[in-house]
Amino acid sequence: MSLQQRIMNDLHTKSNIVASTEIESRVNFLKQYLIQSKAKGFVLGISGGQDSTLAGRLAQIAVEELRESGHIVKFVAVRLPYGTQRDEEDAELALSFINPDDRISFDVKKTVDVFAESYKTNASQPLSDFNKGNVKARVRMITQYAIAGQGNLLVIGTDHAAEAITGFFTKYGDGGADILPLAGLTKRQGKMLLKELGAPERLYVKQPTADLLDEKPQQADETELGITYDELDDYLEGKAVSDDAAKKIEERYLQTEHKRQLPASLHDEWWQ
Ligand SMILES: Nc1ncnc2c1ncn2[C@@H]1O[C@H](COP(=O)(O)OP(=O)(O)OC[C@H]2O[C@@H]([n+]3cccc(C(=O)O)c3)[C@H](O)[C@@H]2O)[C@@H](O)[C@H]1O
Ligand SMILES: Nc1ncnc2c1ncn2[C@@H]1O[C@H](COP(=O)(O)OP(=O)(O)OP(=O)(O)O)[C@@H](O)[C@H]1O
Ligand SMILES: [Mg+2]
Repeated sequence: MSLQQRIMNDLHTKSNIVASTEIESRVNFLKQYLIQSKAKGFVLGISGGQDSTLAGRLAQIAVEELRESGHIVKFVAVRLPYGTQRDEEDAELALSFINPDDRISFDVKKTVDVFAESYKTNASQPLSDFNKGNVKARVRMITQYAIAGQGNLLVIGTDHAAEAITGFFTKYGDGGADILPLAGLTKRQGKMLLKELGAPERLYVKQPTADLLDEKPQQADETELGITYDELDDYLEGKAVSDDAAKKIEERYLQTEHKRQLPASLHDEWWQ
């Protein structure tokens, strides 16, 4: 089996999807898992980007359907800007589209900045802009788990195949979650689902950004990765990509296996 085929199997990608069928199966998954868990709903950070818009809307649909059959459940959308976010208008647009039961807003700046200052003092060196970015992602995770703990909710993660393949998420930051409704989707398949759901086009044609750096706000994921989402999606959908792109993708996949596994122990074989 080729490495491309193995990766497609591991990440459960499909070459072709029907958007309405994918929406139904992912909403059903959220509903069934929530009932089984006995939790009271979901919480998710809404950034104004494509992935949280999609996962948030699916969560809201799921809880509305469960309420129709008598369950007392809700979806809490949480804004987690670091100070003033450049695409705040998109975050507001995403919230209008999702129409969540509850909204909370937390500015993570104070917490992150106090931590960065404390790091500088205690470790006698400044935290790099890159590592501070990962602290932002982890403070967002802490906030979502605090809300989940208070309300007996589950934390939704927005990881999908085009991020999982390169490990392009912060370990135990945005990678720390309870349930992944977008697993297996490529970035363009996520756009298809948003279109089918009637989302404002602006929210899925915009440049994907982790937006974690002070020094490079709104930096495009594709710039940091040196790989385009079209290349990642083509690879994940079983299409041919250039040798150069395949090499970069496969190297990153193999290097980031630790992000797709539980912490390594001597009983595991995946790392050997
Ligand atoms: N082989 C190995 N086995 C077990 N653990 C290993 C390991 N190699 C590193 N590690 C651990 O992993 C750590 C590095 O991983 P991590 O802390 O995640 O850091 P890292 O992967 O270096 O950085 C996170 C990346 O994800 C991107 N990101 C983050 C958040 C959101 C998005 C987005 O798409 O929006 C993107 C971000 O731009 C950056 O490129 C190391 O410090 C080490 O602790
Ligand atoms: N400013 C923010 N406010 C709230 N949540 C955020 C913020 N930034 C990141 N997150 C959370 O972290 C997740 C990972 O970020 P990521 O950039 O991969 O997704 P996105 O912003 O939803 O979509 P895109 O990849 O298209 O930018 C988001 O889906 C969201 O849940
Ligand atoms: Mg983003």
